Amino acid sequence: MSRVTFFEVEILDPKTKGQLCFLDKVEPHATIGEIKCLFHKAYPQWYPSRQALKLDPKGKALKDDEILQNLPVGTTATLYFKDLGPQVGWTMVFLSEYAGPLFIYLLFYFRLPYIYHHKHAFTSSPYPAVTLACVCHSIHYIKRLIETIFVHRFSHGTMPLRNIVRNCLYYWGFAAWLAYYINHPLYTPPYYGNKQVNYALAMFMICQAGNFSIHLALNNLRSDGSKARKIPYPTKNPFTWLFFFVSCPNYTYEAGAWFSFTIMTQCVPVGLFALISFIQMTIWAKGKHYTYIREFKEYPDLRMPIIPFLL
Ligand SMILES: CCCCCCCCCCCCCCC/C=C/C(=O)SCCNC(=O)CCNC(=O)[C@H](O)C(C)(C)COP(=O)(O)OP(=O)(O)OC[C@H]1O[C@@H](n2cnc3c(N)ncnc32)[C@H](O)[C@@H]1OP(=O)(O)O
Ligand SMILES: NC(=O)C1=CN([C@@H]2O[C@H](COP(=O)(O)OP(=O)(O)OC[C@H]3O[C@@H](n4cnc5c(N)ncnc54)[C@H](OP(=O)(O)O)[C@@H]3O)[C@@H](O)[C@H]2O)C=CC1
Repeated sequence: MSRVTFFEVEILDPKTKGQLCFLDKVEPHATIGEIKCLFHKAYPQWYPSRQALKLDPKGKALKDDEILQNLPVGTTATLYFKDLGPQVGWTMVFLSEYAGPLFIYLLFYFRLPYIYHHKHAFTSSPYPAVTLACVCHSIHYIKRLIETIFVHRFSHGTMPLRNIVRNCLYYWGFAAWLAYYINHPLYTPPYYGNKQVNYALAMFMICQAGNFSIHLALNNLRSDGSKARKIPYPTKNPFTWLFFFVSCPNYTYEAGAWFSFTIMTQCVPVGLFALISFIQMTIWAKGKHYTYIREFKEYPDLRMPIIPFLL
């Protein structure tokens, strides 16, 4: 009869190297996720999604599905703990991020009392650009809500609470600021009139369709149920052909949508929002692009992070 060799796991504080917890008789095929649950029993304040366990204090966090006996450790494994801080579920994050701007914008569109002069309460703008802007803004956030619920397959279960605060301040604040100006009774419509609005509307819709197509393509990468990151490739859908040239075409389309919205409304706060979003997405796209290059030797050479041949 074969004898199972149990493992011992000691969990240390990376700064003091002091022992936080000692687990004996851990099954060799226990996963990191299961070890986190055992650690949680000793420290109820550190629920599993709040914990990162590492083999090296400065190394990468181990994934929840990694198996103890497959790690480069002896029968006594030393793991280092990092508290990731309070966590919130991704769906919760995205829903609050996107439902906020949707409703805030409508308050300004319908000119609720106390926003503008009382004589304008519940009046509407005579300019089609204002109505179209409201439709486009709503379509964008309804689409993001639908994608959050039905399309995205996130690899992390949670996200740091501080990010939700940052993202909500960003989205809600900008939604109020740009809605205030676009729906203002003194708003002046775009310089080139309907022609400018219609071209911008067409560009906006193309970018929304493109962004949605990329999200579907990313979703299909995980149709096998895995949480791994794979190389995304163009599919039969022409909107995904941007993958020939960039690593994050969803960001390219997103930036395109906000620049189109700027042209449609010809409004300075919208342009500022588009610019800051573009800078933020460029930073993230560069990070993702270099991670792809590092992780995949066969990664296509032609791709740039966000703007074909340029950036
Ligand atoms: C006039 C008005 C002007 C106003 C100006 C305002 C300017 C404001 C600029 C700010 C702009 C902000 C714009 C936000 C807009 C957002 C829009 C969106 O909709 S984006 C969609 C939402 N997405 C996000 O917010 C991204 C959130 N994701 C993350 O932050 C990361 O994925 C992650 C931290 C959750 C995980 O990072 P990842 O790189 O995947 O993991 P690593 O393993 O490489 O870890 C890196 C580092 O992070 C630590 N980490 C990992 N997971 C967590 C976690 N759950 N909680 C806390 N920390 C985590 C990990 O330990 C690593 O740290 P290390 O020290 O190396 O151990
Ligand atoms: N206006 C603005 O300022 C911003 C708007 N956005 C909008 O939000 C959308 C989502 O943003 P963000 O979450 O940063 O987008 P990501 O491209 O990081 O992720 C989108 C989804 O695809 C998954 N995914 C990404 N790459 C891969 C891969 N190689 N293999 C498998 N799955 C993958 C992600 O999973 P995982 O959980 O592993 O990451 C996630 O579920 C953007 O496309 C954009 O429309 C985003 C940023 C800023």
